[in-house]
Amino acid sequence: MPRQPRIALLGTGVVGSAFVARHQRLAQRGVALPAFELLANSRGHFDAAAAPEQALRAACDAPRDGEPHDIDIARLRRGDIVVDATASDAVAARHADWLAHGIHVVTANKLGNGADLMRAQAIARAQREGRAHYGDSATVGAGLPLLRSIRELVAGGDAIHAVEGVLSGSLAWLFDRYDGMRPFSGFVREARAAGYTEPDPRIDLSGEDVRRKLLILARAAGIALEAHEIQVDSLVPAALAAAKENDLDAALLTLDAPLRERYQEAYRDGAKLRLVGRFGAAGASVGLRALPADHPLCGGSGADNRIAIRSDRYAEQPLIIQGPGAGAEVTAAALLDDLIRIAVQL
Ligand SMILES: NC(=O)C1=CN([C@@H]2O[C@H](COP(=O)(O)OP(=O)(O)OC[C@H]3O[C@@H](n4cnc5c(N)ncnc54)[C@H](OP(=O)(O)O)[C@@H]3O)[C@@H](O)[C@H]2O)C=CC1
Ligand SMILES: N[C@@H](CC=O)C(=O)O
Repeated sequence: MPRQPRIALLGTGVVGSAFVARHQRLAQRGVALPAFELLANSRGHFDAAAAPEQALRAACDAPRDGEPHDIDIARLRRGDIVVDATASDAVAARHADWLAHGIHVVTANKLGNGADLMRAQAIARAQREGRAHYGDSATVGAGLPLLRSIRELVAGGDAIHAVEGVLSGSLAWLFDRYDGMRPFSGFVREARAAGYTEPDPRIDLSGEDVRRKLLILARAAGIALEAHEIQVDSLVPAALAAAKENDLDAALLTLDAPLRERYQEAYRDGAKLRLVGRFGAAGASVGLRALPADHPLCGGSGADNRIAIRSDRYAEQPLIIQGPGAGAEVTAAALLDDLIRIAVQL
């Protein structure tokens, strides 16, 4: 009889905790799911086979004592599943190795397919070598059917001409809320507390998060885009970029004056601010744009992403995908969707 796969969850923060909670809810409803073997965070490893929620509490309460703990998943075997809910480059650097050893990887961490092209290519090769699956639905649009649609269009013979849209849930939320009166920095704190931003919100504000998402989408479309080919206009002033983690909160204040100015200028023209990412024949870019209020990319609210895909069949009228593009619940659901898809194929 084939052995049941087991889960190693890396990352017990906003997304990792929501993953455990949803796993437990689905299991109680009788959904067939692989069981947990272990949880890990930067502080250590925690046995989760008997009581995952207890293990999560122990992981979240563990003391911080210096350097991040080394990930050790030697207990896992071929057919098991690593769930990466970290934002760690060191963890993403190991995806290909795990896949090559037949361990499936499900990830919310964009630094697998959204970093160096060579790393993304190694991940693709390792899936074939190890006959292992890579679930990355959560990395773009927090699981919106975006990557899936692009892959299905390509599999159906379409070339992807262009992708353009609002791909940052946190920046969508910020510009939906910001009224030019209250300080922008206060809204950034709220977005962080709501779990929409990256662990370091500068990754969102600098456009880096959207750059990673464009790389993932372009590569899914068969375009070998490199990070340096995307022109990114950052919203982060130099003092904020240079701030140490302990000074980050105070340094957010440096956002207030420049963004008030951008807002007022747009307001005078009857326009709305949106952080727009795009790639296509005219190149690839990420930047803040002032768009007419009735522009298609101004639709949606809250943390909604709104993306237009142009391909052979959608050349005149693009395919539009819209919905919540950030948040612990939708992201955890996307991770579990991938995990269930993999488990039923085993
Ligand atoms: N929030 C959202 O809406 C979405 C998030 N994502 C992605 O999900 C990922 C997680 O985000 P989020 O949960 O908000 O982040 P958090 O900061 O809340 O959690 C990150 C977790 O990763 C752990 N970690 C960091 N480094 C390591 C390491 N080397 N080894 C093991 N664990 C490590 C941290 O450990 P410790 O607890 O010890 O600090 C922490 O538990 C990110 O990659 C993000 O881009 C994707 C889509 C949407
Ligand atoms: N920080 C990200 C979360 C999802 O990827 C965002 O704001 O979109």
